Amino acid sequence: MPLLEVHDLKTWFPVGRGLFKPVKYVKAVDGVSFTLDAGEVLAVIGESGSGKTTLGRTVLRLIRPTAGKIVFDGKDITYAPDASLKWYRFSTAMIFQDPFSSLNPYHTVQYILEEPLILRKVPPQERRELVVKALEEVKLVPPEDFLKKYPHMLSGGQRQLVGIARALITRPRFIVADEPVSMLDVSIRAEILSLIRSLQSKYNIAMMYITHDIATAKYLADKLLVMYAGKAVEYGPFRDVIKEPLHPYTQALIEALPDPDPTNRLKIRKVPPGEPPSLVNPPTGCRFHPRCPYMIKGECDKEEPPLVEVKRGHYVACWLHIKR
Ligand SMILES: Nc1ncnc2c1ncn2[C@@H]1O[C@H](COP(=O)(O)OP(=O)(O)OP(=O)(O)O)[C@@H](O)[C@H]1O
Repeated sequence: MPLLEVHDLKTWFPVGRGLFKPVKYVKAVDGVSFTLDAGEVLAVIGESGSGKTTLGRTVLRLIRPTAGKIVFDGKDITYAPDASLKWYRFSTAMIFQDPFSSLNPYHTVQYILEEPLILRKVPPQERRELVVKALEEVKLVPPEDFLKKYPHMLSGGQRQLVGIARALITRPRFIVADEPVSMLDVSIRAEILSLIRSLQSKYNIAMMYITHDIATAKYLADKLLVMYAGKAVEYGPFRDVIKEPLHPYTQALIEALPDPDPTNRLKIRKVPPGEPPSLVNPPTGCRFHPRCPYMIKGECDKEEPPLVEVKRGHYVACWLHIKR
């Protein structure tokens, strides 16, 4: 049984609600399915506004889903009331994109790291030991140099390391890392991603890694989910999708360099021309059809392609690959 199962998840935000106005919805997540085993890493990629953050926050149940199903450790938590979700909150954590706003500026590093342990009623002596160990694990050493510091006294990279230490100090079983390095200096990104990878692997933590940059996913990902306008357009084992991307959108994201190591093809990335569509009134049929070089008139613009398994574990939502 997978640790996490997500079935046809939808998160729609009502907009423009007025007395005489019909309710419209931003369909930020509009039918996404995937599974994650313990310790597995799923990279979620897609352009800005494709619904990645909303997906991550919904799966953590920080946002209430509109439809679909989320099952964690065999328990259906889709619509569970917040009051009954304490165990889920204690099993999960998030690493945020912005290390400058995600840490409370009035708290010391020691308190920032201790707080989740206090909530879990860990005794003071044990808390102190765990905090020191957490700092050592993210290489903020010697820990004594950091305990009494406030976030503004740290560099961006150091702050993100504190954010990582805080997310992992309670040994969650599942974390969402939302663009954890995109605001950091390019020179330290790979190092921080490797550190996240080694800690999640050491503690067997399942992870959803959200990024718009497919090249960074190769440091971590076992599986890849490609999102376009709220939809999962391709999903499968990371190497299989990179080696043989099937959806024209995925193909456009991955430059097909003739390199024997498929992960090296990720260095150059083309973005398909055109604008992502409106999530309030998405195009009929396949949402990518207005930008797709292989669009079949009368088919792709009429009917929405379902996500189907075309090779073992490799799914795509594209009429070019679905036998009728
Ligand atoms: N609370 C909300 N109310 C209304 N619309 C929202 C809300 N949150 C997100 N959206 C909209 O949902 C869509 C998806 O946003 P989301 O942040 O999930 O995308 P993303 O892929 O994570 O983008 P980025 O890479 O820029 O963070 C966007 O059009 C956004 O404006």
